[in-house]
Amino acid sequence: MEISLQVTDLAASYGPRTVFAQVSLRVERGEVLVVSGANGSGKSTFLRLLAGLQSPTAGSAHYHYAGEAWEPRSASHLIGWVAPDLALYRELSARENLRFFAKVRRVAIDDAAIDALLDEIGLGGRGDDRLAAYSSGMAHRLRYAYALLHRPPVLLLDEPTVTLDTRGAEVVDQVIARQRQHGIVVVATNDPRELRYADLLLQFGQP
Ligand SMILES: Nc1ncnc2c1ncn2[C@@H]1O[C@H](COP(=O)(O)OP(=O)(O)OP(=O)(O)O)[C@@H](O)[C@H]1O
Repeated sequence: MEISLQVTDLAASYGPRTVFAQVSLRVERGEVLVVSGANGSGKSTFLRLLAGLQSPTAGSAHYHYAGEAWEPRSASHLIGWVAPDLALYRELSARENLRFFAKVRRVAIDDAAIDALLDEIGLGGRGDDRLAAYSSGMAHRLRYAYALLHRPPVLLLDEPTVTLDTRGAEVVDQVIARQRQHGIVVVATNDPRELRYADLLLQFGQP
């Protein structure tokens, strides 16, 4: 299925402070856009606009999928979102967290598919442990399973490898490589090692 992202003259402000303005770009299926810049330069804000979690001050972003144009705020079925502040339920197991989020997303997923997802992110065999017993890196891996539940054509990754060890970073490499085969990825990062993912680079200036 075709998927692309068109951003036109996008701007974001908080009160009188403009974070960025006049950002225009296009991301096609199979491409990774990396958004780079200093702390406070607007990377997370840009990603939140693409996720439809907040509205731009000017300009627009649209996904084109299956012959239709979708604004981010009505495109949650197209988007998988990973960010360090994405809350998971500590009192539930990994499997229960995924079942809960699948229900919220109205995705039908059975135990075998959950096991496959947990294997994919290197948490095979740990699905019945409560999140309270997970390390921060393990919890961050689980955010990838959450993002991939509905196999979305768009993955938005804010600080993708924060708290992850070498093996966790390899899992992210694999997730991005697989996503390239059928969709698009946008990565927000200030880790120079993650520039290697970029087919396209959006560089924000000093805040
Ligand atoms: N909810 C908010 N209200 C007011 N200002 C905000 C809000 N969120 C972000 N900002 C401001 O917008 C600017 C960009 O913030 P943003 O979080 O997008 O930057 P970032 O590049 O992701 O930073 P970091 O690398 O630290 O994650 C900063 O000056 C920040 O203080």
